[in-house]
Amino acid sequence: MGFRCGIVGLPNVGKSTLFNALTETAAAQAANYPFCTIEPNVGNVGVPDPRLAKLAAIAGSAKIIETQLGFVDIAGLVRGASKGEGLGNQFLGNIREVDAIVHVLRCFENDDIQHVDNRVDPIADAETVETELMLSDLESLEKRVPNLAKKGQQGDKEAKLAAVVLGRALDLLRDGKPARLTEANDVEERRVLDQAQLLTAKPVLYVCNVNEEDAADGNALSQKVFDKAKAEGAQAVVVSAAIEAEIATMPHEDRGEFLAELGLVETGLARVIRAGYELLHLLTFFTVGPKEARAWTVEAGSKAPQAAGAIHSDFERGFIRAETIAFDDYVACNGEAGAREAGKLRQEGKEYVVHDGDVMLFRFNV
Ligand SMILES: Nc1ncnc2c1ncn2[C@@H]1O[C@H](COP(=O)(O)OP(=O)(O)OP(=O)(O)O)[C@@H](O)[C@H]1O
Ligand SMILES: [Mg+2]
Repeated sequence: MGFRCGIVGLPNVGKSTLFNALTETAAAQAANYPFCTIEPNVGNVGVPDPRLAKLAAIAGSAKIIETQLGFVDIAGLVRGASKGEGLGNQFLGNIREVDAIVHVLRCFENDDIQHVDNRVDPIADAETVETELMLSDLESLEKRVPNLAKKGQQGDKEAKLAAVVLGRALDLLRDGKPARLTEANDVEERRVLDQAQLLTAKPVLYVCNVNEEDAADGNALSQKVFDKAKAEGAQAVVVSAAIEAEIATMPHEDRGEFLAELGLVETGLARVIRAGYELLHLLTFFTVGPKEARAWTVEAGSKAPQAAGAIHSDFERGFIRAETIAFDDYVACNGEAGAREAGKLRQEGKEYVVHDGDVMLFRFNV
C-alpha cells in the first residue's frame, strides 16, 4: 500500500529528531545546524492499536503484527524555496510525493539551538513554509490552467473540466489561500484535484515540538498553534521530539515509568501516528488466527475485494466473499465460534464497504 506522511518544516526545528523517534532508529542524522538533512530519510512505523492485543488474547494468536504507516523526513524549507533557494525545488519535489504533511513547528526556547530567523515564533514559521508551498502551487497552476483551457476549447472534455476545477484552486492561491479549500462538486472534480498533486491540497497535521517540561500540557506557543489549527479545521499535537527520541532508545519495559514521571499516559509518537492515520482517511481491518493477529490498512470507503487485495492480489482477483465480524461482536462473543453461534458472523460480498475494526476472513478461488 504505502501511505506516506512527509515531515516538513523550517530547518533545525526537530524534524529528524522526530523521525528517529518514530522509527526507533538513529537512521536520520539530527544535529544542531540548519540543512543537516538533504536527502530524505524514509521509514515505516507500526501503528499502535490496543485492539490487536485483545484479539490475540481471545484467539490465542502467537504473534501480533501492527499495520504500517510510512514517514519521510524531508529537508528544511526556507524563504525563497519556491524560487529554488536552498535546493528548494528538490525539497518541494520530495513533498509532492507524500500523501499528507506533518508540519513540525518549533515551540521551544533554547538559546543553544539556532533558529534560521533568530526568533521562536511557530505561527510566523508556519506562514513562511505555507507561503512557499502556495507560491509553488501558484506558479505551477499559472502555467497549467491556460494550457488546459486551450485544450478544452479544442474539444478535450477532461481538460475542460480540469481547467475549471484547477481554475478555482488558482483563484484561491492568488488570494493567499491553500488549494485544500477548493470546492469539488462531485467525484470527477475531486479526482481532478487529487491528481493535480498540489502541495497545499495535502492534509496537514501540526506537530508542536516543545521542551521536556511542556511535554504533557504544551505551552503558550503550542496553544497559538492549536488556535491556528482549529481555525483551519486542521489537527495539532504536542510532542517533545528530544524526549521522544530518548524514550525510543529505552527498553520497552522502562518506558511506562519514564512517561509517568513526565505526566504522560502514552508517547507523543502514538498520537502523531494515529493523527497521521486519520489525516489520510485510512481505516484498519483485522485478520485473526492462531499464528497471528494482524492489522491491515485500506482507504475509507474501500470494498471487501480491495481489502482482500491489501493482503494479496490473488485474494482480490479470486474474491468470493468475506466472512466478517465487527470488532465489538468478536470481543463480546469471545471469538469466531461464539460470533458464528450468535449470528454475528456475516457473509459479505463484492459490494460490502469495509468498516473500521472488521475482523475478516476472505474466501477466494484462483
Ligand atoms: N524539543 C526539543 N528541545 C530541545 N532541543 C531539540 C528539541 N527537538 C530537537 N532539538 C534539537 O534541535 C536540533 C535540530 O534537530 P534536527 O536535526 O532534528 O532538526 P531538523 O528539523 O531535522 O533540521 P534540518 O532541517 O537541518 O535537517 C538538534 O540539536 C536537536 O537535538
Ligand atoms: Mg533533519
